[in-house]
Amino acid sequence: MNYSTVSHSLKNNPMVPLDFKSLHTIPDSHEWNKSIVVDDPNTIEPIPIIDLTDPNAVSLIKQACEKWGLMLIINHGVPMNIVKELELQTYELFSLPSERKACAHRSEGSLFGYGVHRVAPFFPKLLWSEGFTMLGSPLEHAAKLWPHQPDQQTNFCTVMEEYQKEMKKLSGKMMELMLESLGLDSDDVEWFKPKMGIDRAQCMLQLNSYPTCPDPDRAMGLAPHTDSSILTILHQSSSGGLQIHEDGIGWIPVNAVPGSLVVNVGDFMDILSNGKYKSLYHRAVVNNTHHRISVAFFYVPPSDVKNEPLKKLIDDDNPPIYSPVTWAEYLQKKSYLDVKPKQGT
Ligand SMILES: O=C(O)CCC(=O)C(=O)O
Ligand SMILES: [Fe+2]
Repeated sequence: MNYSTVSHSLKNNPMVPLDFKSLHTIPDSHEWNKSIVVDDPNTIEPIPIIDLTDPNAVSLIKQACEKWGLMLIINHGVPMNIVKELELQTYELFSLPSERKACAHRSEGSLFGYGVHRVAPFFPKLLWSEGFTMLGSPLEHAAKLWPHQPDQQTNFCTVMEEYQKEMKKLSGKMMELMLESLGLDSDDVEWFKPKMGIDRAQCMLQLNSYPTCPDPDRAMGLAPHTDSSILTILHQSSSGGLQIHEDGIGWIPVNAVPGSLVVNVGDFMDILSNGKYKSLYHRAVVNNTHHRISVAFFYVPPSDVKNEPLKKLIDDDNPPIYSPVTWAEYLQKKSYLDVKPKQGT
């Protein structure tokens, strides 16, 4: 399919992001009446920043997972030059003309390539954002994005692969630390034996773009959701925009702290921990001065393995609150409008 056929066939398809640059007002399709952020975020306890080299890291992680479902980590071992390159390449992709990005649109039934965020189809209004999802090398899509720039294809793929390698290492480490914080270790998870070089987790990288918005209060960057991962590692550009929900308080902004990465609890850590660590309900908002980007790395269980509360966390006083479920089954059942995983599902 050539450039013009692609752009014609995808026009007016709600699964294809709008050309946001050309919009000076919010179309009705994208207008949200969203609940606002807490009045004075300074009155709220600060979100923990955990130094992974701190000898008390495990107990700090436990507190953060129990109270917030989220933490910022520093001294995580990911070289900052790779993060910088990741940002540059992400902007490079999303700055392409809409018609060019549409050439790398996800094919029917596929999770990978360019398009709206995976949660978008579950909401009645559209989002002020666009995304690109990959697993391993994004070469096939890079060739469609930059057909006449082989060097740019190579640069994009090299940076994305390098970052995924770093994230896979860091996720394995976070998984070990979180298990330890629950009084467990890798022997308790059948597919996770890092000391023997076995980590069968699936890993997905999601680039998110939130173009500058003419009326940010009436638009939504990314609708409230929980992640269908065990844990997620997020890098957000300096303008911030991530918000988390605390029952009884409301939406709290998570500011970008240079050099840190955000780690949040996903639905499958909630299941494995038998609800001790709740998955984080979060959203992203937009602004009228900066084109914001974020990059989320989802650490997901192997799709064919049944996940259930880990045996050592179960006794007469703590019966399992979740039934065994594979990732694939869970995705079929999950509804983002009612996001918390349910007992018996
Ligand atoms: O952009 C953000 O801050 C959040 C991204 C996110 O939650 C996701 O991709 O699942
Ligand atoms: Fe998310």
